[in-house]
Parts: sequence; C-alpha cells; structure tokens
Amino acid sequence: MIEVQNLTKYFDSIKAVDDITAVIKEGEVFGLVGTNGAGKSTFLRMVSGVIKPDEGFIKIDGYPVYENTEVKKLIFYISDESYFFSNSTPIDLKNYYKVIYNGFDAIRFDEMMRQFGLDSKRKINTYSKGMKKQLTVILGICANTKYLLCDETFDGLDPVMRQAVKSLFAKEIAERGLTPIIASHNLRELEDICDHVGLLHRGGILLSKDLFDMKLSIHKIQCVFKEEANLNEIFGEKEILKVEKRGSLFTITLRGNREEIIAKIDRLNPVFSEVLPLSLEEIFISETEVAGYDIKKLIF
Ligand SMILES: Nc1ncnc2c1ncn2[C@@H]1O[C@H](COP(=O)(O)OP(=O)(O)OP(=O)(O)O)[C@@H](O)[C@H]1O
Repeated sequence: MIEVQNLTKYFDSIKAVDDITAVIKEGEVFGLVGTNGAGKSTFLRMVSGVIKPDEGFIKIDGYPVYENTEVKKLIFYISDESYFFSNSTPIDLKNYYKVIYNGFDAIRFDEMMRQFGLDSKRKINTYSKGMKKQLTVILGICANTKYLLCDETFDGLDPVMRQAVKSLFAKEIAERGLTPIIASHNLRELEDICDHVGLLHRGGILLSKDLFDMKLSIHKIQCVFKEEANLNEIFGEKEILKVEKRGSLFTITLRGNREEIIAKIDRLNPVFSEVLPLSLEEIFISETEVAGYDIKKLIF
C-alpha cells in the first residue's frame, strides 16, 4: 500500500504539489489525471523516491521511500522523458536493471523485445520516441516490481501498441497483483484500465474516487420543460456543475444520486428528460471548470 499524507513540494516560489493526501491500495490501478502543470510528474517523482517532499510523507508498504534503496526496489518508474546512457543498447539496460532489481526477468525481456519487434543490439538513441516508450514498458514489466509508476506512458504509442500495453498491464495485475499508478492525459485509455482516479489541479487534489463511484455520483441529464424552469429552486449550488441550453433543450451536469436527480427534475414537469452516460473526460472538464479552469476562457 502507498500512503501519502499532506504531501507538499515547492520549486522556489512554485507550489508544485499542495497538501496531497491519498491511499493507493495494492492490486488497484490508480489513474492520475490533471491539468497541465498540476503536479502529476512531481507527485510521481516523489513517490518513486527521486525527489524529496518539503512537507508531509510517503510510505510504501509502511516505509519511507526517499534514500531507501530497499523500498525503491519495489518500484519501477517510467518517466515521461526517457533518459538513457549515451550510446547504450537495450542489452546494456537489461544488464543494468538485472543488478538493480533482483527479480528482473532477463529471459522474458529478450522474448518481449522479439515480440515487440525491437532490436536489442541497436543503439537506443537511434530508436523513435514510440520505440523508446515500448522499451521502457518492457523494462518496467520485466523488473517485476510490486509498483509500476507510469508518467504519460500511453502517449506516443500507436493505437495497436496502446492496446497491447493495456492488455499486458491487465495480465500483470491479474496474475501477480501489480499495482500501477498511471498519469495520463488520455482519459479514454484510463477509463478502460483504472479502478481509482485522482484528479489534480494546481498542485492539489480536486477529487479522488473509485471510477465506478465517480460515475455514480455525477450525471448528465437532457430535458425540455413546458414552462420556465428554475433549477436553483430544486438543486443546491454545489449540485449543479454545468447548464447548457440550446433552443428549448437543457443539458445539465449534476452531482448527486441518479434517482434523486430524476425525482427533482420530475418536479419541474419536463416534457422530456433522459439521463446520459458521462465519460471520464466530461467529468474532468466539469470538475476542473468548477475549480476555475474554464475551457470558454481558453477559446479565443
Ligand atoms: N524542476 C523544476 N523546477 C522548477 N519548477 C518545476 C520543476 N518541475 C516542475 N516544476 C513546476 O511544478 C509544477 C508542476 O509540474 P509537473 O511537471 O509536476 O506537472 P504535470 O501535472 O506533470 O504537468 P503536465 O501535464 O503539463 O506534464 C509546474 O508549475 C512546473 O512548472
């Protein structure tokens, strides 16, 4: 289990991570989503023990991670920008990680390199961006760590590879209880694979919930009313996330229980009403809009 308590990190005057508290349970896929500059990479770098928090703490299976070599062996961190030793080949990396991670599966590494069609003898600096991403995923899987931290790992992979990596993760989760934390802007991808989602904005956590519960607690409803409808009379200020009106058709995004929302809308005698499913992307846009990150202000 990863426990994060009041985690805060400054870069000079920038508060990159602001008082984050979260628990990441074993065997769960934790998706980390957020606006640009929200602090996702900084958070992952602290969890992996690369940088030290200024305030708060991180415990991995009960132990602090920073400057703790044994605990670091439980984690493989796939950074968003891959750094490789100059002139190195995948074989060099395999030999390097074999020393670092006791459980590194070198046979599987060779097998996967073949399956992915990557040449182990070729210099990594001649690989394309996507090929480098594939290589880091293979290294991450073969390291056989309990936790796998992925920063934008799906970005830069082609659709077939993204699918292949997703099924690879699913297999590792099912077979050996791998716990991945995946930071991504590709919400469609996260929606397929995550159990729990943490939404970051300006360093802080806007919400952290099971994806299933998240979808049960926010709804989009389309309705047409006979007469002028005053939504503020029946819904509290915090329940209404967004109201759009096109002609007589209202599209309303609301927080709350589905049945209660339908019952309240019915009190306004709609001519028509229908609850529509919300995607993770729509939830993201609604929640960040409430926090002042409004797409309308960004369209020139
Ligand atoms: N090494 C650094 N020095 C100074 N500021 C930094 C450093 N690393 C990150 N920051 C700042 O910390 C904040 C959080 O950055 P971070 O890279 O963690 O965000 P992110 O959520 O991963 O962003 P993105 O989605 O754009 O990749 C930003 O304001 C960024 O400019």
